[in-house]
Amino acid sequence: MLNDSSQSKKSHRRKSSVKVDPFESSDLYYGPITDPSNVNTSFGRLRTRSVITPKPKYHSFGNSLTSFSNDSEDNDSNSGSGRLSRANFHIHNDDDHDNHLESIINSKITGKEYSNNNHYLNLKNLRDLNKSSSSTNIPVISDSDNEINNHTDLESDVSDDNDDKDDLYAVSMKSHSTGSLVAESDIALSNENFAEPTEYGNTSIMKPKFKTSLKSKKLDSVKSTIFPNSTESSSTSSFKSNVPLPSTNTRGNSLIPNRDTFSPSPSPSTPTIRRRGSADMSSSTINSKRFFISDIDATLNELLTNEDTDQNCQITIDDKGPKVLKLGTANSAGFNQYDIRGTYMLSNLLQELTIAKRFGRKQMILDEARLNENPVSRLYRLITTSFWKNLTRQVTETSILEMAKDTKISSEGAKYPRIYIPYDEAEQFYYYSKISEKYDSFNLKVEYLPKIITDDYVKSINDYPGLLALAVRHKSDKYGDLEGYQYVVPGGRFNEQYGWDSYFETLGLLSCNILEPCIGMCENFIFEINHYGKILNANRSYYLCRSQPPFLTDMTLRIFDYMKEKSNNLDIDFLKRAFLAAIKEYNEVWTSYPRLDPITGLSTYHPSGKGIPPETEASHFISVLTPYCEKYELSFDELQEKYNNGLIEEPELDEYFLHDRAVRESGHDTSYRLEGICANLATIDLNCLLFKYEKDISFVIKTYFNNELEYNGSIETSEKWEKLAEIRRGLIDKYMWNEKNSLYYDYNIKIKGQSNYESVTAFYALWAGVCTPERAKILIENSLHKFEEFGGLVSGTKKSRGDLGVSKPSRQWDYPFAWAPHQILTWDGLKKYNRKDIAQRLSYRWLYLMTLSFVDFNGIVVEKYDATSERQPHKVEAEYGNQGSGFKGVATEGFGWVNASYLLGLKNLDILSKRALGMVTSPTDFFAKMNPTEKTKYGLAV
Ligand SMILES: OC[C@H]1O[C@H](O[C@H]2O[C@H](CO)[C@@H](O)[C@H](O)[C@H]2O)[C@H](O)[C@@H](O)[C@@H]1O
Repeated sequence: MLNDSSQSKKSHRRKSSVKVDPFESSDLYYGPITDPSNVNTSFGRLRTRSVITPKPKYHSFGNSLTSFSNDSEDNDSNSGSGRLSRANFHIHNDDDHDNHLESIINSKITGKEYSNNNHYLNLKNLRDLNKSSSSTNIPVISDSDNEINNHTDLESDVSDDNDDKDDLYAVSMKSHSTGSLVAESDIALSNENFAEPTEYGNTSIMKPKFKTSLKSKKLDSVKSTIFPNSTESSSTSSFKSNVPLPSTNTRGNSLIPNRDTFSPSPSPSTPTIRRRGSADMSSSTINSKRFFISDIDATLNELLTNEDTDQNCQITIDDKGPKVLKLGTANSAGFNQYDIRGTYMLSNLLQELTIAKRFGRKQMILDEARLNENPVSRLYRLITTSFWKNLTRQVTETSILEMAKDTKISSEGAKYPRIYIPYDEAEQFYYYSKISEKYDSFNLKVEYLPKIITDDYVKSINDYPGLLALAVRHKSDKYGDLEGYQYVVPGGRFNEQYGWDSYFETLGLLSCNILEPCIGMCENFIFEINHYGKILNANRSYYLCRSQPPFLTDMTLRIFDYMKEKSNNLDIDFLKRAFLAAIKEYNEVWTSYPRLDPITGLSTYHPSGKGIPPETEASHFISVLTPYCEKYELSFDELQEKYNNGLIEEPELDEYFLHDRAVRESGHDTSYRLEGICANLATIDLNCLLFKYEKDISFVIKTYFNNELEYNGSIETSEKWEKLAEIRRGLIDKYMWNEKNSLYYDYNIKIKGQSNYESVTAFYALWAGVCTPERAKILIENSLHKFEEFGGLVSGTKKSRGDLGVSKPSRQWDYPFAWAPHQILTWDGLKKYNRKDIAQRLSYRWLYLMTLSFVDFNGIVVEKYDATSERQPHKVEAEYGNQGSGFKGVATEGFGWVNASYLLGLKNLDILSKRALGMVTSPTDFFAKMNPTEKTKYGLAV
């Protein structure tokens, strides 16, 4: 905690060392430099104009209304073509102007609609709106005051706001290069900014507020923007914004709930030190204008016609439109028109209009702050308030009719929604049958699964795919009065609960205080283990034979610890049921035939199953099957059908598909690391995950069950599981560590040797805690660079992947592609071994990819990224393409684990990097311009 005098010294130092030119400050610039439309017209100029506008020329009240237009100067200042001197500007007060304006308008055209303006509103309408603002249902998207209240005390750092941050600040101020990143006033980031999302479960449409008295605030902020060294504005100190939290709590500890390090985040009422308003806020909220859009359809139409030149219903840097649209402000009765300029603002406009239209609105008031919102805040806000909600599923009487449909399979039998029920779940069968009867026009098929589910049975229902029943709870005591638990789906084509996705989604959800679906996903896993024998790849019938990477123990502990911290609730029953299920899974799935290799004692991905996986994209197996089509002179479809029905026998194909199923069980579908070989590999990732199971089970038995947990009639002890973990650690060291290359490799149990594919999953060894500190150091120092690319960690090295060609198409889990789970596990692993600095650097790289794509491509958040692409990393041409990109107008889901990675990655960033991210500063530029002290905080060599 800083004492008063040191605080004032620091703030003095900051003040005196900062100079902000509202026309040059990069703080006022949110557009990425990659956006060609922003190159000459920074947001800074555009947004500054909203604060300081050229004095309107009121030539004569009796003259044409067009004399109020500032268009020529506006365009000038917007385009940046001529540097307008400050002397030409006056501080413009919208309210005065409005009064003035209104009286003139009244005398001129009372009640008449202007037609000489694209978006002039009907003045009478506007007055009516103003009068009835409390009851009107005209939506205001992004009312800045409301938005502010939804978030937290933004303009403040936590009072003992770690010296670390202050030092960093001071250092960065001295840095010539990064100084620009830390201009006049920092976006004060406080832990409370990550308070529980208020809009989860609701829409973000807020009640309109007209004539908000922002006048004095505006003036203050204008003053502080123009004269940064002048006395601090009193009013700015109370402003808030929705800027994300720092990665650390007040003591610099990670806020990721973890049983080793978890400490509760400060309550929203923690006393804070208020800091002066930031340029970000003054321009994005305080002086924010409100636009009135009198005809949403027409505006959308105009916007898309002009700007969506490639006609994909998104406005991106690929579009070649004019990149500008005029909107009239609500306060000026449409007289003041402002350019909405550049891809980012226009695409935000498209998104806001689309949302309003989907809510059935015809007109709207739109706050400028929604259009030029700091992209980091915007993405954070969308994930926490909208994406999670849209990805959440829960079985109810009506939702099941939609949930049970599947778009991945196109057979006749897939036309109707279908649900399969475990043979011993009579009450669920009754429940779904009743729904089916009640909504008979939906044709919901309800079917029992057999007691013994064989590979042949699963293959036989491939053309009749269905959702698999999951855990339910009673709504009342009445038989059959049930409902499902909430769970989160990955998104895009993946509309069911997946195995390992659920773990990462849980981390993301907990990080923003959303608990319920996390519990639901855990309950579903317990149900799956007890009814289907394993945690399923996902709950569709064609996934019945295989699992996915196991994370249940850590997932349960994260949830358990979270509940313990938040509500002091020790849900021992939940913990016990989950850990008993995990022990069953460990014994019966991962350390049993055929997954256990009895020779080494290591485990492999090795599911059962028959035939060609029906859920893959149609073209996936072309390169593999073409030689057989030629051999049998059959079309692709004919060959598949005959092979699946056992009419063609090809042992080599059987072997190929055995490994293909294993690849899918590994979650890394697909990759040349695993193709044609996977079931023979004891992979480093699986064995690290099992080591973690062993450690977690040992910990839980000792800590919560007095070292005795009864399982299947015998007593499980902590020592037993500790010993299993130590054995596995020895096996991993023996078979997988390669001293010469300082890397862990998969071990091939058939050829009895290490694979030579360099996979980033080697870093799971850090996450699981397999490495000694010495080995961790060697691994990090000698091998991390092999995977670190511009935008984070690639799945494998280019050398390992080899050359691609017609017969060797690119695979999505190979170089140059990068996936959220790898980033998250490596960040956490690095932190475990005290390399928070590198975790920060890697997080920055990844978050940059996400933010850049989000800004330049209409708010996109996709399943995976190309970590080597500096301009359009979301464009991934491999296998089924990139999920999350096919939306119209506005992205509504993002992608589950990628959403999570954003929230978790932000927690690894300090203020400096959050600011740089908000300005979409490329990692290369950001790191290059750091001074030596800053570099150490990112693990960069000085
Ligand atoms: O449909 C093709 C494959 O799709 C899934 O795999 C991919 O998406 C999953 C959900 O996000 C993810 O868990 C997996 O790691 C991805 O590769 C599915 O899991 C596969 O079994 C399926 O064949």
